[in-house]
Amino acid sequence: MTQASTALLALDGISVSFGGVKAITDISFEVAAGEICALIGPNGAGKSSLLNVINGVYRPQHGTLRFDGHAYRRMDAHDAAHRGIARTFQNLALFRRMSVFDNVLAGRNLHRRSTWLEQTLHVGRAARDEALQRERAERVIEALDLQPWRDSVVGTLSYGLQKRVELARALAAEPRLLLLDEPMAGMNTEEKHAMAGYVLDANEHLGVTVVLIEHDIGVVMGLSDHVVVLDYGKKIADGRPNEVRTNPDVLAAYLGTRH
Ligand SMILES: Nc1ncnc2c1ncn2[C@@H]1O[C@H](COP(=O)(O)OP(=O)(O)OP(=O)(O)O)[C@@H](O)[C@H]1O
Repeated sequence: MTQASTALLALDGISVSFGGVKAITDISFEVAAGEICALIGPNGAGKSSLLNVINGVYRPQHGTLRFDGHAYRRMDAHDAAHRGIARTFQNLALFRRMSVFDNVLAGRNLHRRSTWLEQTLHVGRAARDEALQRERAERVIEALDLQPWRDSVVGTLSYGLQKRVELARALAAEPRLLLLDEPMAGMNTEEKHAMAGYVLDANEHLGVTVVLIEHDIGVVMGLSDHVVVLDYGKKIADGRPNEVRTNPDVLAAYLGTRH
């Protein structure tokens, strides 16, 4: 278990329900700064709901969340972005009619120093600021090998490439914590391998802490430092990949013999 002093993120007794449906029940775990933590579990286990709690989309009825030393009863979605939490979505949330470059540039919006009025009138700090943001966006595009598609309209790209653009947009925000909801879903083996490489690069070279949801256990075991397993909204295991892999509760949940 991660030491509290090094935890970037800590969830303590988080519960979320929708009407009578309990999506998450009393979940606690910590994510150390600099680690890659995988959230795994069968469909409907509560994984996406948990990401939605971390970035403030869902309000937990119980529990607290600690991020970067500050405790929250609930995270505000706007604050989450400003505090350095970026997110990608299971079903892609890109601007489909815009170019790859403009999508990645949108990830820089939080870092703009000029006001909306200065940007509209192209006065004051706007020109300098725009040049800086564009340069940063270009760097992310290069880092994720997206130059061949820089000017392509996102909606025309393959699903795998769109997933990579979404990762690029999230990284353009320079997050401290990156939440990835099934970043490799729908990809072939080669694409998954490439995506895992980009996530590892961001983690190793940019120091980004990652929490990701992934169904491919091979990918999870190869990529993560820490695995949290959910089943029916409850945490059933939490540890290093090798510990979790042999946990009888985890095997039972995946083989469907627990319920
Ligand atoms: N906004 C919502 N309104 C009502 N019920 C919800 C909502 N979000 C999630 N749920 C319910 O909470 C439970 C957990 O769903 P969640 O999407 O978090 O699971 P998951 O582990 O991410 O599943 P999957 O792997 O299929 O994406 C499910 O029963 C789901 O129907």
